[in-house]
Amino acid sequence: MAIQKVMVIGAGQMGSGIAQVCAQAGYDVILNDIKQEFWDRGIGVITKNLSRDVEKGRKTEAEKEAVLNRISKSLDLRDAVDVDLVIEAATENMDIKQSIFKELDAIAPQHAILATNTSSLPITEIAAVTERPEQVIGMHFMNPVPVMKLVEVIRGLATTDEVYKEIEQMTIQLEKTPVEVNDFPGFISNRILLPMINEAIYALYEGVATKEAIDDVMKLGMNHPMGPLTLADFIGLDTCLYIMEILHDGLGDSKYRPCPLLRKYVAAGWLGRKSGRGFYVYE
Ligand SMILES: CC(=O)CC(=O)SCCNC(=O)CCNC(=O)[C@H](O)C(C)(C)COP(=O)(O)OP(=O)(O)OC[C@H]1O[C@@H](n2cnc3c(N)ncnc32)[C@H](O)[C@@H]1OP(=O)(O)O
Ligand SMILES: NC(=O)C1=CN([C@@H]2O[C@H](COP(=O)(O)OP(=O)(O)OC[C@H]3O[C@@H](n4cnc5c(N)ncnc54)[C@H](OP(=O)(O)O)[C@@H]3O)[C@@H](O)[C@H]2O)C=CC1
Repeated sequence: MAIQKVMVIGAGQMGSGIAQVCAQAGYDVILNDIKQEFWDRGIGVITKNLSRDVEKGRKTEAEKEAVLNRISKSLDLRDAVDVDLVIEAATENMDIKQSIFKELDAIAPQHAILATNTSSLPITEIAAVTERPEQVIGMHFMNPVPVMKLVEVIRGLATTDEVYKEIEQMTIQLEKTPVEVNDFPGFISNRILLPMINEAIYALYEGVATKEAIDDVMKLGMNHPMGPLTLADFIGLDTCLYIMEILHDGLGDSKYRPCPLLRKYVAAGWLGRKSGRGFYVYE
């Protein structure tokens, strides 16, 4: 069955971007979060992105309105009752994700595919709490979603070929490039990216250089668009820590131990751009 109606769970930086690209591609989108204020923040970001597209002449005002009109509000998972696909983008925590998937499994129609945008958690373990593990899959978008072309597509142990193909096809509809990756902690993107970021934090912690110098080396020396500490702030330091913990626990190698400085910043509530302060301070 063709996908028409999509629920996106979590109106944070990833969920709002995913809702935007789905609505732009013509899907009917229900954007869900637990609180009205988070939903308002998410739709605010989408509106800002679309307004920038209008200013730059990439969209007309009417196209912007049409995209916004395809996104409806939900503060209750029971709204998943008639969707074809759910893309979950809530906080990176196994207990939260498993409880969402368990609930969704009881609500969503039998044919519905349940996808997760997890950046590192095993898809098979999330799928195991449902009665439909063959219809659970990883659909890992990159941040900022409207700009980045990659979607890692990850099958759980039981995911069928049919479900994989449906998600691969939809990713192309969203004007993104699907890349198939096996179900191991951190997949490919974060297995490689996060240890680099963690090492940059160690370099700062050990006083090898200032934060600006570390970022300059990687920007000017390796042509990275953002230095690793700026990128960590952009991803969210809480999400970076969750990913390092999942790599450490899941792969059991001490090379993935999170830097104590990262733990300290998260404990202080310095989560990066989204909280106004991380390695850098934001307005
Ligand atoms: C943690 C995980 O699980 C996986 C991940 O996602 S890891 C993170 C992966 N992402 C990255 O590595 C991003 C690295 N950074 C970059 O690629 C770039 O710095 C960037 C695209 C974010 C910004 O690019 P820039 O050239 O420095 O800035 P800027 O000129 O403002 O933006 C470039 C374009 O992106 C758009 N853009 C920037 N930020 C955006 C956002 N948050 N949302 C939507 N569009 C955005 C801008 O509108 C601009 O578009 P046009 O050129 O068409 O007008
Ligand atoms: N940041 C990044 O660069 C990337 C992140 N990801 C993944 O995407 C997911 C979301 O990350 P990101 O958008 O950055 O995080 P954010 O913290 O920006 O957003 C998460 C949102 O989900 C909400 N939420 C938490 N629990 C629930 C729930 N039970 N039901 C509905 N909504 C809930 C949060 O509310 P509250 O604020 O109250 O907690 C918040 O609004 C994570 O799995 C992350 O690993 C994937 C690719 C890149």
